[in-house]
Amino acid sequence: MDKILILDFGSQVTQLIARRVREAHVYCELHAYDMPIDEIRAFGPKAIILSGGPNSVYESDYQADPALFELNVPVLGICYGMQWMAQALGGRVESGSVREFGYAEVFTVADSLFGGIFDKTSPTGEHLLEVWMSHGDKVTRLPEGFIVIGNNPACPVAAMADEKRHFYGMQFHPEVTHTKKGRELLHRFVLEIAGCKPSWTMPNYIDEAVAKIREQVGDEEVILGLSGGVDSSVAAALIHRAIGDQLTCVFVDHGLLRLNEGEMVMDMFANNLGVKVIRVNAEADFMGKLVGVTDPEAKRKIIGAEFVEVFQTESGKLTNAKWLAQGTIYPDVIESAGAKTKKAHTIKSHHNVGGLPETLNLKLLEPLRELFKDEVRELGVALGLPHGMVYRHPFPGPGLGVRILGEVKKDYADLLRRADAIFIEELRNTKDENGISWYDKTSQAFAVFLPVKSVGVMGDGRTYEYVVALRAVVTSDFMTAHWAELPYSLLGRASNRIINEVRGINRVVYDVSGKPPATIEWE
Ligand SMILES: Nc1ncnc2c1ncn2[C@@H]1O[C@H](COP(=O)(O)OP(=O)(O)OP(=O)(O)O)[C@@H](O)[C@H]1O
Ligand SMILES: O=c1[nH]c(=O)c2[nH+]cn([C@@H]3O[C@H](COP(=O)(O)O)[C@@H](O)[C@H]3O)c2[nH]1
Ligand SMILES: NC(=O)CC[C@H](N)C(=O)O
Ligand SMILES: [Mg+2]
Repeated sequence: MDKILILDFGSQVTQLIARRVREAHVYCELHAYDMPIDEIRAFGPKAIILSGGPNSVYESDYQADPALFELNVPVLGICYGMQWMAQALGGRVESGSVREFGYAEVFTVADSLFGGIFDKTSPTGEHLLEVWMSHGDKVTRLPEGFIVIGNNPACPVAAMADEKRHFYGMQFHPEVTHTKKGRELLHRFVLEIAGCKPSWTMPNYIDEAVAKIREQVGDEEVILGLSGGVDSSVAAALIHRAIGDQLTCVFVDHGLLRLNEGEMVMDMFANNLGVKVIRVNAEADFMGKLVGVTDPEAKRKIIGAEFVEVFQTESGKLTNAKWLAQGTIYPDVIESAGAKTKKAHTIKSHHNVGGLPETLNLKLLEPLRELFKDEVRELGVALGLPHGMVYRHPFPGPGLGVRILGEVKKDYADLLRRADAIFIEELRNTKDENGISWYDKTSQAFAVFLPVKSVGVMGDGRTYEYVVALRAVVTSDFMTAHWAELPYSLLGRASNRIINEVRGINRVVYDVSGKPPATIEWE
């Protein structure tokens, strides 16, 4: 299979390069910029893409091994990647006087990389690309063998090429959707210039994955934490296809699930798909451990540890359980690797990353490790899971535990479950002018319980009750998000119903914060 290697210099949008390549049905992997040349050779890329990054090449430790230019494969540098390429091959990069952030136009002055792709024609007949830029530095001298193929007044080398060696650079970001023809440009690089065959498709993937799981697992048993969310559900369906009854799923009810979630999950998997599922009622354990705990990180750690405890106990009950399966997907892998190389701040500890203790005597089975969320969904559909399950909004492992601010209490969880269910019902029932529901138009939506009381008046009486915040976001990758511009009428109905139907709540507010600076969950 043809493969593309992406070297990550730390850009916020490197993942998007990988997604765009995958969308061309070409397999790719993302690795740190300092991947040793032997490993690059062993990987055997058909072409290499160098990402952007926050540093300046002339004063940064972020240098890849220039030996990659001797592998005889096409190389595309994007932003920092282009600047590094220019410097590594003998050109010059300097801090520019004009910085460009956001929308820009680039004249395509030679067609090599662009292959006739452009957005508009200037009054004087030149072709222009509408692109997204984010840089302060610029290439001021080309390396030998290169020509300028794109420019604009602020950036005389907005794109460059060495046709002979098939090395290309773009100062703008083709991976973001704001660069209108960006996908087309990347696809051209991958398919036409690098000559990759588009052989990365879901049916091919299922056959391969099933064979690999069978070979790995042999006649041993596997347990899988099933949450009812997209990733673990698709992992369960895939592993079940491979090894049938050797798979036992463990669904943990920690008392922090959504309304009727437990019944829904059991009904779907045990009753309809014939998968062995053990439902563990661990509400007392989880809630017991959370008494008096208000710090969000402390809550997350406690919940994470309890999960492992339950998986361990349950695997001990099986005769031959040697594997713990997880619905880890590619962004999880990249993010935890990225955290290591980028020394990123810990914003919040996701319960399933890095939470497994040394004492856990199970091997890990992670068949979705290479897939993006949209690919996981595609796989789920190909495996026969119902659309509604595959296109559900994600739900965090710690559940309502991070949606009840501060101390978690059962009464709060009960109120929140009902408020949340009403909000989701209204989102599902309200359609836009094209008949698409607001549930499908948003990426994630939920209610948050605020343990503060405010004064209200209902039926001429005074009330002094709790507040619920509604949150709905639109995002493609959950790394950044916009708050959803829901119709006022929908918000009004949800608010009315929650206040009328859920005794204990007398005020509903809507969260209008983006990520960043806020995060999607409130804790
Ligand atoms: N209630 C639960 N019972 C058992 N396992 C769980 C539970 N909640 C989370 N997990 C485990 O933690 C993993 C990570 O959760 P995560 O929310 O990232 O994925 P998901 O629930 O499978 O999918 P989604 O992102 O769509 O919610 C799951 O794949 C699952 O293995
Ligand atoms: O499985 C999970 N375990 C967790 O501990 C966790 N914390 C946040 N999330 C989900 O991740 C996405 C980004 O969330 P934040 O903007 O709140 O960090 C959103 O989709 C969140 O719901 C989690 N998922
Ligand atoms: N986005 C980028 O890759 C920026 C590269 C470099 N830091 C610059 O400012 O030009
Ligand atoms: Mg989940």
